[in-house]
Amino acid sequence: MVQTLTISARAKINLTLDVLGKRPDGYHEVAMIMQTLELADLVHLRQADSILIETDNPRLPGDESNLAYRAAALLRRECGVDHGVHIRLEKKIPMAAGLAGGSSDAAAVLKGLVQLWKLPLTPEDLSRLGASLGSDVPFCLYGGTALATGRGEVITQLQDLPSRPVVLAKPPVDVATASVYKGYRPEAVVVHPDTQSVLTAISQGNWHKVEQSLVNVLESVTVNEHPQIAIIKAMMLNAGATGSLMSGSGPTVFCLAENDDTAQQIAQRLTQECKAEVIVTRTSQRETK
Ligand SMILES: C[C@@](CO)(OP(=O)(O)O)[C@H](O)COP(=O)(O)OP(=O)(O)OC[C@H]1O[C@@H](n2ccc(N)nc2=O)[C@H](O)[C@@H]1O
Ligand SMILES: Nc1ncnc2c1ncn2[C@@H]1O[C@H](COP(=O)(O)OP(=O)(O)O)[C@@H](O)[C@H]1O
Repeated sequence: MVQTLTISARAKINLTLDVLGKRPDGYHEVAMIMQTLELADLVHLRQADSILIETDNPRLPGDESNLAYRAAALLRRECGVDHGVHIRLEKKIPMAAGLAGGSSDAAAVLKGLVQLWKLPLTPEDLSRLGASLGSDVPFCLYGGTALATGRGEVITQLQDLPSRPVVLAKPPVDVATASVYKGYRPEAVVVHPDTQSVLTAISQGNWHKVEQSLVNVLESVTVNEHPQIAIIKAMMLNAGATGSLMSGSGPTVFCLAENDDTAQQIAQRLTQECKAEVIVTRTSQRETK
């Protein structure tokens, strides 16, 4: 019987993010092209008598409000089992950053507990349960490249793109997703993404076209509050990036680079010239086909 498991909980970036309208349930209807990264938290699971959580980051809730804890409690309730689990989170993904760290930890716990607790759940069951924890959780369960619609929980998997170097820069501010959506004003948006043409570019494996088409309508809200986001974007492009954008509700800005050397040079310039946490990583492909 499996007693322990370690799962990688990958970060995500949004290659496009469009808001299509406000829904009766208070959420926003979105169309987003999402991409997982190699950057990942490590989620260690061990059989236990109750649900326990331990993290290496003092800023992270170590109680029932942690999304990883909530994922385990949800599965226990839904499947009517009384097993427990000790969850240890090794955080590598910056928090409240627009990189879905919490959602990805929750997705990793859901996947891990299906194995550890031997639960008869299909990927569709897990996706439905994940969506009740957060709109980004279903994407984190699938990974790779995908179109997310609805409030973000309806996932259409896309063809994998070749792996590409990515540089992340997170300015030292935390952004709450709910307040960004609340501050969204359609009339303030200058450009919407051309989602259809990015989908075509992805189907052709054409990174160059994707990089030219990166647009996130939530930038208009977060940049207003944190102008350093626009400065970092410009710096990345000046330093040789092939495309740059804010991820999700921010404040992390990412850029893509032609090769590892250019990515390292961009990271060095950012580290010297701006106040931000800088990480070099790569896009990652789906783990199971
Ligand atoms: C903006 C995005 C883009 O990928 O990511 P992050 O910046 O959080 O990483 C997502 O839409 C975030 O998804 P997630 O972080 O799971 O949000 P949720 O917990 O579902 O929702 C948090 C709050 O954001 C608002 N919300 C979220 C999703 C959506 N489509 N419309 C909304 O209005 C709601 O006010 C909700 O109460
Ligand atoms: N396991 C977790 N990892 C990170 N944040 C978590 C976790 N559980 C709950 N949270 C809370 O969720 C909020 C959003 O975190 P995160 O998922 O990292 O950001 P984002 O939604 O911007 O991608 C944070 O303020 C944090 O307190």
